[in-house]
Formats: sequence, C-alpha cells, structure tokens
Amino acid sequence: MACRAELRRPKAVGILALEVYFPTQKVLMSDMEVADGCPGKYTIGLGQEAMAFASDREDAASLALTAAAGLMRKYGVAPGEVGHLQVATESGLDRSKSLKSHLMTLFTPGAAPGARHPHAAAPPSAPSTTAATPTTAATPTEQPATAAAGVTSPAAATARPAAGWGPPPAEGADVVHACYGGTAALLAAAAWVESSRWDGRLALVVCADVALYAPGSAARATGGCGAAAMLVGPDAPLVLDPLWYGTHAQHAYDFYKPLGSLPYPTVDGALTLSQYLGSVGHCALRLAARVEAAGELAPEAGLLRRRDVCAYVSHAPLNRLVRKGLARMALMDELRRREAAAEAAEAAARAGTAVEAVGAAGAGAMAAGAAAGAGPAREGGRATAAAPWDSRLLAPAGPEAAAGAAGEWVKEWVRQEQEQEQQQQCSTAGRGPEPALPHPAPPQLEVDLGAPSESLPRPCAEARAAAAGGGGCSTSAPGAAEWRLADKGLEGALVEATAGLWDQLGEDAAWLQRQLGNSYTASVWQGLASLVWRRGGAGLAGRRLLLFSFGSGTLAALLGFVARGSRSAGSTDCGNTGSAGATGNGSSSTASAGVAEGGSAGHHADVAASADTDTAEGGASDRCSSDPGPQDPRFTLDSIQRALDLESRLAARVVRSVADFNAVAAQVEASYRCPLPYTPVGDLAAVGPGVYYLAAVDALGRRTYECRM
Ligand SMILES: CC(=O)SCCNC(=O)CCNC(=O)[C@H](O)C(C)(C)COP(=O)(O)OP(=O)(O)OC[C@H]1O[C@@H](n2cnc3c(N)ncnc32)[C@H](O)[C@@H]1OP(=O)(O)O
Repeated sequence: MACRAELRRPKAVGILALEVYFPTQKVLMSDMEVADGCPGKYTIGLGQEAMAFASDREDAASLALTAAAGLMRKYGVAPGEVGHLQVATESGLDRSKSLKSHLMTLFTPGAAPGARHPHAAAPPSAPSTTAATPTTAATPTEQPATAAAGVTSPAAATARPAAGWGPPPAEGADVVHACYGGTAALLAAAAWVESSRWDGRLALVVCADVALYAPGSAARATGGCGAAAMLVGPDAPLVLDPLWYGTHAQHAYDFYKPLGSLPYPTVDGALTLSQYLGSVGHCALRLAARVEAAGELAPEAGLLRRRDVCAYVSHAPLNRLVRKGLARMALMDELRRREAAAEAAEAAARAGTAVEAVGAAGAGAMAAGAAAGAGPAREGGRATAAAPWDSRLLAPAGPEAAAGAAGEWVKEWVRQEQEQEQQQQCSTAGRGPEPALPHPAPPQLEVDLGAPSESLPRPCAEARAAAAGGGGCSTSAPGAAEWRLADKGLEGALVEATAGLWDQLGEDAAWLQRQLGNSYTASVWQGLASLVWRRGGAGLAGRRLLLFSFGSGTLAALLGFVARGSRSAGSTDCGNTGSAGATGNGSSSTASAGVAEGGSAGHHADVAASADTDTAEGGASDRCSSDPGPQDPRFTLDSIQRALDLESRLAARVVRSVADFNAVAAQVEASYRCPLPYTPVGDLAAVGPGVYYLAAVDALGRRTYECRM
C-alpha cells in the first residue's frame, strides 16, 4: 500500500471505452408518416429516419445489462477492474430497488443468469502489453495491492488485474433526472476517480431507457429505446476538460412522469423544446465565460469558430431540435462577438471624449502627469500600462495646440498599442506551423439579427455582472441566453445560416441518433458513439468536441472533451498526440488554435495525459513527444471505433410495419397493467445473441433476466 505522500492525482480522466446497444427492431418514419397522414413531418419536420423499439422482453434493466456486459466483453474488462458503478435511467422499474442492483449480477460470481458471463468468456481484442502484471492473482474478494493503492501515474493506473473478480463496485447508485441522468452519472464517476477515495480501479456508467409515448400523442414518433455504457478512468482517449464546462438548472414542468402505473410521460411539447434551446444558450455562455476567464478564449473568438473544436454532440429528442441547438450556440457566439466589437467602439469613443476633456482642462495637468512618467490611462480599454513619454506635451504653444497635441498623442498611443497587440498575436500564433486541419474555422454567422448592436444583449457584460455579484464566471440573467427564443423567423434563419457548420460539427454525431430515435439518458452517448464510429482516431485525436446534455425539468450541461490519439492511430500530425497541445506550447494543432484565439493557459496540465506525469504537470514541453496517447491499447479511439461496429449492427436490424410497432407497444403498455405473476409475451426471436431479456416476473414482482447465447 502506498503511503499518502506517494498518492498523485490521476491524469486525463475521461471515457476509456464506450458501448451502445439498440434493439433489433425498427419502424421507419416514412411509414409512420403514411400511417398518420402527415407526409414529410417526421422525416423533414423532425429530421428522423427510424425509431428503435423493443417488446416487453426488454426493459430498462435488461438494456442496461446488455450494454454493460457488452462493454466488458468487447474490451476485455474483468469484473475485478470495476470499482464504481453508476446507472442512469428515467424508465425505472421500481421506486426503491435500483437498476444498479440488477447489474451487480455481472460482478458476483455465480449470480449472473446461468453463471455464464458473456464478458468473462471472451478475451480482449488487444491484450495490454504495458499493464504491469499483478504479482498476486486476484481472488474473488481480494484486489491486487497495485490496484488498491491509489497509485495514479498512468503506468500505475493501468496496473489493474487483467482478469478475475474483485470487491464488488459498491460505490455509485441510480441517478434520475430525465435524460440528463447519464451525465450526472458520468460526472460522479469521474469525480470518484479524481477523489481521494479512488482505489485505482475503473468506473462503469450505464444509461438505459425505453422512450414510449402514448398512442395518439403528438410525441409518439419521437420515441426510441436503447442503452449506453462507458468506462471511466485515467489516461483516457476522451478526456473530460474540467475548464470547458457550462451548466444550467431550472424548474419547469415540460416533460414528466406523474403516472406511476404507466411508462408514458406528460409532455408540453413547445415548452420542452424551448427549455432545451434556452439551456443551450445558458450552457454555451457559461462555458465561454469560464474559458474566457482562464484566458483561453477572446470575447470576439466564438467557441464554434475555434479550429480545435471539431464536433458537436447533443442529446437528441429529434434531429431538427439538435440542429436548432447548434444554431442557437452559434448565435451566442455571434452576440459575444458583436458585444466585443461594440465595446471596442465604445472604448474608442471614450478615448476621443477623454482627449476633448484633456484639451478643455489645458495641457498643464496632462503634461505634469506625462512628465511624472505616468501618462493617461486609456479609459475602458484593456491597456493600463504607463504610456510612453511624449516630449511634444511639454511645449504647447497654447491651449488649442495643447489639445491638438494631446489628441495626436493619444491617437498615436492607441495606434502603437494596437500594433503591438497585433504583433504579439502574430508571434504567438506563429510559434508553430499552421496545421492542416480537416475542419477549417467556419465563416462569420451571416444572419440579420434585426437590431442595432446597442440593443443586442451583452452576454459578457452579464457574465461580469454576475461574477461581481458572487455568481462566478456565469451569466445569471436570462438576457442573452434566452434572447428571442420564441422567434421562429430568427430560428429558421439561424438554422439556414449554420447549415455548413452543422455539416462540419453536428452531422457525424447525429447520424446514429437519426436512425434510432430518442433513448433518453443514452441518447447523447449514442451520439458520441456515432461520432467516434464515423471519425475514428485519425479524425478526432488532438481536437475538442462539445457535448450538450439536456434533461427536462430542467438540468443541462455543455461539456468539453479532448480527444487523444496514439501514434499507431494512423494520423501523422502532432495533433494526433492529444489536446494536451492546448497548453499553448505551439507544437500541436490544438496549441496553435488555442493561442491564436485567446492565449495560453496551464490548466491543461490536468487534461493532458502523459506517460511522464511530471511532464504533464509542467505542461510546457513538446506534447508531440511527451504524450504518446493512452497507454492501454484496449482503450483508444480506434479500439472504441472497432468495438462499436455500428454499420453492420444497424444493417442487421429488421424493419417492422407501423401495425407491428403499435401491437408491440400495446404489449409493453399491458405489461405495466398485468396482474402478477407475469410472463412476457414478446417474440424471443427478436432478441439477439448476447442480449439480456426479461424471462419472468413472479407473484412478488421479482424480475428474472436471462442472456441469450
Ligand atoms: C426527455 C427528453 O428527451 S428531453 C425532450 C423531451 N421532449 C421531447 O422529446 C419532445 C417530444 N415530442 C413532442 O413533444 C412533439 O413531437 C413535438 C413538439 C416535437 C412536435 O409536435 P407537433 O405539434 O406534432 O408538431 P409541429 O406541428 O410542431 O411540427 C413539428 C415540426 O415539423 C414541421 N412539420 C410539420 N408538418 C410537416 C410536414 N408535413 N412536412 C415538413 N415539415 C413539417 C413543423 O413545421 C415543425 O417544424 P419547426 O418546429 O421547425 O417549425
């Protein structure tokens, strides 16, 4: 056991592995349009292609079991490697017994259905060569000392047991907050890894939901069904950046489930959509304020305009809403940019006013100040350094000449400062070669906001006011975040204006979501899976992605992830070695972008992972050589991409008719009303191999699950 002095904080905490599950049956939106007599509404109006659904054989617990077991099998994760298990759902089966308790069958020898653990049988696709082999084999009740010691250098962190059983992951429980639950679970898991209680093992986060709306409901076509599982730990390929983080919370009755006996939510469609879009605004501004306060983002440099931001992932109740969300985020950027421009103009105007005032007061005081070496401070401007000495001020021929001289002097001073700033920007931006990024910075938002800049909301000013009032780097006023939220004209114009941005940032994550429908807590992570599947390590490593999570009611968060690659990932540029580069050393693609758009900062020492912990903490050396990417070959962007195998899994799905969907949905509804004991009636042929299903519910409501081999 290591002594306390030896404990070090884990680095690069984030998502190590990702698995998604969706059932084998789907109904096409085009078929639903025909059935509902509304051609174009679901495919164009909502932007969806298909909706996944399952029978009464698959509930939230079985979905969670399938995703968790699938992750452990595909990545070769032994039960003993998991020390924390957190589950998110809003399709709970019981108001006391957690879904997590069902998942414990995966961590208890002999307790899983038939004691046949799908994950125990299969070897990892790429066994770790770097992980230290435990000297003592793990027993079902004992964890190797290396894993329990809390040693947190990346190398030590991978010194986990390669197989076997350990103490069950007692930490963590179910989290409920509509679709946001998975994010709360992920943050709790990451916090555990970063805490002093961490025992060196990994955390597993599982999200599972059945999204079913009542027959005849306007929301019926926005259902879905699915699960996601994530492994959380240090030295991750998808690192949670603690700085890039913006949240929002509010009370609203937009989507809720007051009827305990039925699976259906009560939805106020218009309100839930505006809650989502308002939350995008709040989270984007709060994240920007944090990043700006840390010196990593200039007010006029939009989040979405940064060249290191390469993707946008969102919770997806319906695709069209996600597009509107990205457009809303672009609007926030635009408001910030225009505010910065307005402030600059105001500062220039104030400088002019100051000149006049100086002239009126006579040159004496000015000259005295200048003679003392102080010079006039530029009011409202950022520069407060002493102004350069100007001898012209000492020899005015009269008041008018003095005013003129002072005016010229101030103008010259401002010009020199601007020139100096420009030079500084050029020199920092020029520290490294401009990388050839696949995603060039998007153009300025070309949209008529229909208001002179003076009447536009001032998001940064609001943030500063909130900070002055003890609100930290956050906006508290709804002003900018909810500005013209109900304006459908503006909404349409924004979506149109950001079509190119959507193709660059949003499309790859939405690809899977459009084909599955909503799966509540799992939805946003299915979007992340879609992105990794479509881009792989070569397309993501060294760059950032923004992930927006929303749960009605309302909780929301915008998280920044940094993607790290390995040398073997196939990418050749320095960015391939990870965001670590964002430290501003200029040697990687992210570094160049970060410096050019707001300066450097050292906080990425925590974000950066390196085999050499000291280097990571120092944060100043060449990331290209110091971060070889994740050390455990099981957990890389490319291994995630391989494990997901989405194309063939999607192709294996069966298209069912709308009548079939309605019949199956009616079975599911009936299962909530049936007297006990209850035997599910859903066709087992629709349950694929390795998938867990509900076998029976006994007279006391106890549910039994089996795994289809
Ligand atoms: C728990 C969580 O996931 S958080 C979010 C929870 N909330 C949800 O999931 C939302 C659930 N769904 C709903 O409430 C509903 O399905 C809604 C609100 C999305 C749609 O409600 P409706 O009143 O039936 O549809 P509406 O008339 O607004 O049409 C929807 C869109 O399709 C468009 N549309 C309608 N008919 C057509 C058509 N024939 N062709 C093309 N587009 C059409 C509309 O213009 C509208 O688009 P817009 O909003 O961009 O202008």
